[in-house]
Amino acid sequence: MCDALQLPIIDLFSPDRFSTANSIRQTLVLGAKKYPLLCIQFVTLSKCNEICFQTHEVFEQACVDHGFFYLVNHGVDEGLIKKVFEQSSIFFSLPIEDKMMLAKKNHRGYTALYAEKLDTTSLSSKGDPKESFYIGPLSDNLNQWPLEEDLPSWRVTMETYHQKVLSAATKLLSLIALSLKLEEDFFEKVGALNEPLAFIRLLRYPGDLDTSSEEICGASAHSDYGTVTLLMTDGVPGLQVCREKSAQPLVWEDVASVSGAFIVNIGDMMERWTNCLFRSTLHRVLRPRQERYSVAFLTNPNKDCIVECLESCCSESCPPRFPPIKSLDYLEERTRLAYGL
Ligand SMILES: O=C(O)CCC(=O)C(=O)O
Ligand SMILES: [Fe+2]
Repeated sequence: MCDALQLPIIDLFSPDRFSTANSIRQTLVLGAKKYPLLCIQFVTLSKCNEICFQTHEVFEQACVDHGFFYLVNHGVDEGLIKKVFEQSSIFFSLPIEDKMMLAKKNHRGYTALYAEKLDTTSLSSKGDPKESFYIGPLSDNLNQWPLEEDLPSWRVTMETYHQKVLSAATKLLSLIALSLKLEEDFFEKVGALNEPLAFIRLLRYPGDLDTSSEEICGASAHSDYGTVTLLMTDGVPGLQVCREKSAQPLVWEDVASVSGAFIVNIGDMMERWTNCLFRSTLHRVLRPRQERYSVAFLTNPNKDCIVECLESCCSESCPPRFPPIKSLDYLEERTRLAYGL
């Protein structure tokens, strides 16, 4: 197996950066011997309203070079994360008829094995061998909930997780704004964070499928559509990134899980905002040998927010590569392509 990518680490709040660095170093040495992480670089948002030179370097690595990084001290409790994985596992183990009662409507609910294909360029007519369940914004009452008698803790667990991860994502976006030399509340001011279209995507990749050997992916190659995605996995390997999407052949590198840390990636709308300065990196999940669970938190701007090239990211010699677009129009187009609607 190849070495994993050495991703930078962004720290949302750490009173003691050195002990955090050491504990992460330890986790990687103990838990993933094949995944050395040589340089650990931190950015902290604790009291920061100004971004220093060193911080810019980390952001350059995180968002410009990789489009992927780890997020630590994010404020989402370990116990809550464990509960989300427990509840997810209980739901996915229900009989298929029960799960199909909550089949996806209004972008929320259950999608069965092979129902969705993340790689819209693939010629295969078959979808990805994974199941998912989507939970969207809490304010519009469109979410579908399993029956309380079947899963009494489900709704409160998922709602709490939605709120907590959204709050971490909001802090992260202010750090990203600062790194782009914008006001800390830039994304709030442009309306992106006013009822953002934020979705939890619970995922289960079965490990025991008897399928043809050509099917190598559990989640086929894709980039995420929104601003940032905060991913938590159960530690079973499989996630890979391709840093050069135009290279032939594509080169895939493993991303190791760091216990308790979110793996964050930049999405396509952030790439549009920054005129491709920040990278929305192609990624995929290999078909795992053993069952694998993950939880992606996909953040998208408010439906009416106009995503347009930032002034600081274009010039006469580097004009905007994309026209302004309304967030919802962009999402609808991408979803239509993904689901063949
Ligand atoms: O399951 C994973 O590790 C990644 C999932 C993913 O890329 C997604 O849901 O967009
Ligand atoms: Fe993704």
